[in-house]
Amino acid sequence: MLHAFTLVVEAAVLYCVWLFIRGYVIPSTLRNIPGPKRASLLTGNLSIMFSPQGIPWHLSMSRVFGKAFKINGWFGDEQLYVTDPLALHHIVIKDQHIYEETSMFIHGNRMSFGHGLLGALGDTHRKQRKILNPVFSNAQMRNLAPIFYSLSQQLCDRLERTIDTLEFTEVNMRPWLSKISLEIIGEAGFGYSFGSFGGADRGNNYRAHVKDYGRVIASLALPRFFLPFFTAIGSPGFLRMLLNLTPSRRLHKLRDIVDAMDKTCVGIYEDRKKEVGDGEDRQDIISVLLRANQAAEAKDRLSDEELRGQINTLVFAGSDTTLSALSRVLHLLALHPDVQSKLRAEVVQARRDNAGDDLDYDVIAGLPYLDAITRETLRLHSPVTFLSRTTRADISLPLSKPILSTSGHPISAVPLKNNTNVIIGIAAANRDKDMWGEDADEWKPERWLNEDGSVRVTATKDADGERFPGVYSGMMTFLGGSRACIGFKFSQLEFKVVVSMLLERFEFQLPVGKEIGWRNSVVTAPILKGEFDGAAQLPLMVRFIKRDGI
Ligand code: HEM
Repeated sequence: MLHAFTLVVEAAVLYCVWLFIRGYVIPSTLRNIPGPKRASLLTGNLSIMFSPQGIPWHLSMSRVFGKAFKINGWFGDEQLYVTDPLALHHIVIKDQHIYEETSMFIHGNRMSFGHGLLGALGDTHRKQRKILNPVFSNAQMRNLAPIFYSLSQQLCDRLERTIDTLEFTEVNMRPWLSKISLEIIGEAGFGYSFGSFGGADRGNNYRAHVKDYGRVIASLALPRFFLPFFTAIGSPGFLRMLLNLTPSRRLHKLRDIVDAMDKTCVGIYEDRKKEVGDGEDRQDIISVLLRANQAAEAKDRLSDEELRGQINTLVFAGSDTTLSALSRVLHLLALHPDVQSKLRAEVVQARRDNAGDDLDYDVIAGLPYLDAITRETLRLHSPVTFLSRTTRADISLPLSKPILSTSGHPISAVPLKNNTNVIIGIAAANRDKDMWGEDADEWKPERWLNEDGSVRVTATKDADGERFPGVYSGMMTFLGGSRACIGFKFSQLEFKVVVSMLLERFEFQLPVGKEIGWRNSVVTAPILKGEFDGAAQLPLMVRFIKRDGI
């Protein structure tokens, strides 16, 4: 066994030598593309890109180097960072089959979450989307809305009990928002309670495992680049043996967390499958998916492994992202008390107009000021700041406007070799001044409102008529094309229900003597300013207000 381990270490060293030769000796097609200086011979610009302090770097680089520039990855590997609208259209829509998820992303997700959407490529991915897309339709969101309201009510009741006064009290809102985002994905996603508002997590510790997974995986961001090498050299059984031999406590912890989550998922899946088989009319995503799968033609049906893989996929794709968005909007509303009051007036009035009842999906989705705030928050502060893709063939990437090479020649299409990494600059595209205007860096919900007070939903275009290919009014927040966020309507409903319920009951102010900053991780998270490596937290002053008090 030890012999096999030594051989693998030797192979890994050879792999690094090959990467080094590829990066520094073999000329790449990106050699004459300008970009920031590499910060390290080993990790290029990756350390800053993936670092907690990385947000300003992502926002400023395309202002300095333009909408397509070069960065360096491991061992001098040259990659293209893109915010050009035409190029992004080619990457996520027109030539999406060439610009696929990176092998690291796919293998990592498959090993962690099983064979769900985040671990699928090509035809397998298309087949999964075909059956999953209708499960996230507006009709399905209408059915799920009561679950969102009921859980948000529980959040507000619990929060009210901890405040217990009409005075402002400092509350770290982060754990509260974490609870609600996890409970909503659990109950609405697959009929499972993590026990955040009481009751047991069915003794599974699923919640603790989910949180630990996030922490451990964030600490392995750079070493994860070597995952494709390991998955290429042996079977899952062989890799398991290697993992057991590796003297890394973090990797062992990750293995144990993944095993525990997988065991819980099997239990949840078997429960839903039995209930659906017994004819129970459950509305959670997995139960609806199981029914759709039964009704589908045999060629379109997903396997048990693929169906089960969607559970952990939903948890990881759908909880920290919405947690980030909810944290952000509370921070912004505390920074802008006038906007907070105006929004509260809108949601309180809407409930009054509805005889005090919870609003239907279509009513809450159509509240203009709430919608404008949702859009503007998700534009300016996209929870996911960037994504990577890898070319699966040689291809030329057209640009909407030429860039200048290092020798000053115009380039209107960038040739890319097979296996080149391309970075989609989500946050930077969402702040492109050509697209959003000179005030692109400002939070202005009004930019989404027409003169008659209705919301502008069409995609924003630049002066040349170019637009980003994002599914959400041209923003890149949820991406576009066939790998766009499938939970995009789900997340907006969740955002709107939670924010409106919180505002009806509470008022939020900034904390005294503390400044909130934001760090980059897999998704962005609030911290106390200066504590980039500290735990995520959102301390706000919170005051209970009477239900009818505006
Ligand atoms: C504000 C909240 C959210 C944001 C900003 C967000 C953003 C994104 C982005 C950028 C992607 C593309 C990832 C990639 O291509 O590598 C994605 C994919 C995905 N999202 Fe979301 N998401 C959010 C909420 C949700 C929710 C609530 C769910 C589930 C209910 C969800 C489920 C998924 C799934 C399953 C995928 C993979 C889609 C595929 O590969 O076909 N997301 N999301």
